[in-house]
Amino acid sequence: MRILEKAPAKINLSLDVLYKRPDNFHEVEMIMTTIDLADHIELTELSADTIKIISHNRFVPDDYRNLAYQAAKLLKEKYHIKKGVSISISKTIPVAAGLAGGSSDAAAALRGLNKLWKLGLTLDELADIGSEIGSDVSFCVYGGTALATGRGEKIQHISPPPHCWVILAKPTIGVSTADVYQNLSLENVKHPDVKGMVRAVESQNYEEICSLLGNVLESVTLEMYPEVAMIKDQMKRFGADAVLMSGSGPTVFGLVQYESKVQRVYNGLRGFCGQVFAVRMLGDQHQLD
Ligand SMILES: C[C@](O)(CO)[C@H](O)COP(=O)(O)OP(=O)(O)OC[C@H]1O[C@@H](n2ccc(N)nc2=O)[C@H](O)[C@@H]1O
Ligand SMILES: Nc1ncnc2c1ncn2[C@@H]1O[C@H](COP(=O)(O)OP(=O)(O)OP(=O)(O)O)[C@@H](O)[C@H]1O
Repeated sequence: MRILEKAPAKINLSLDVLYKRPDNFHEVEMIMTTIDLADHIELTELSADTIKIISHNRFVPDDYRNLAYQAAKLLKEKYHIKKGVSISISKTIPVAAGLAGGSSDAAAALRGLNKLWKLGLTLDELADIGSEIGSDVSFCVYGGTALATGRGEKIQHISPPPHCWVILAKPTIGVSTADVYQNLSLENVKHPDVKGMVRAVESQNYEEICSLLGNVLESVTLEMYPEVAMIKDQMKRFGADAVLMSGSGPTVFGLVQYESKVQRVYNGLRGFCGQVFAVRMLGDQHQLD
């Protein structure tokens, strides 16, 4: 039996950090939404009791360090599965980019293995298991658009944002999420209006979404990697309606409402930047298939 799963990337429309917790994680409040840029996962049953990862991307580990491997291991242990699985990852999402690529692969593995091994788990149960792998995995189990709190694993679904284009530009650097959180100083940070953003998304108010984009981790990454600020400037100069860094970065995304402007922004970034994509916002939970 063979199962295919789509693993879409996310962007953070709003990301606030409230405080550092005793467990060394940070309490966050953020709005995440899926975009039409995805990895594809293929699961095949193996008779031997092993987990095999196949990936042709040199930045993606093919052993226990892979988050999809960790998803399979966790399910095997919890549900005493004696069968093995081969997980083939066809990678499109840039690695260590702030787009939750590894987390989405893990979430897709959880959804797919639930089918392959006929576990009958609900998405809520899979999201709960996913939170043991990483803070972004729970959201990725559902996809769609959500307000995420706690360390990112508490998910409240909200309606999808209005249709628009997302231009993504990732410089040729990878950023460690742990380093960015570690270098964040919560004194003098400008907190984004997360609740205002929930209202703007729910009321489909594109202009308000553009004006409320905000991410407290942005200034940390900008300080570490000045090229990220340069990409933001370029994106604005070429006509994106609003621009922000996603997650811990370094990927910068620009929102563009009208298709007629997409090519101009995209072309403006090409040649300037390692990887550039023009995709649509997905935002709807039922678009994972
Ligand atoms: C930046 C975001 O991607 C925004 O969506 C997430 O907050 C990070 O999610 P993630 O990559 O799944 O993060 P994890 O793998 O759980 O944690 C990586 C490291 O980031 C830091 N971390 C992460 C999440 C959080 N709420 N507080 C933290 O301080 C911790 O040092 C942790 O060791
Ligand atoms: N399936 C995977 N795909 C990509 N990277 C993976 C995967 N599994 C483990 N990794 C490791 O995780 C690190 C972070 O990669 P990832 O692409 O998930 O980062 P990210 O997009 O910044 O995540 P987030 O936005 O959740 O913080 C990589 O450097 C890589 O070594």
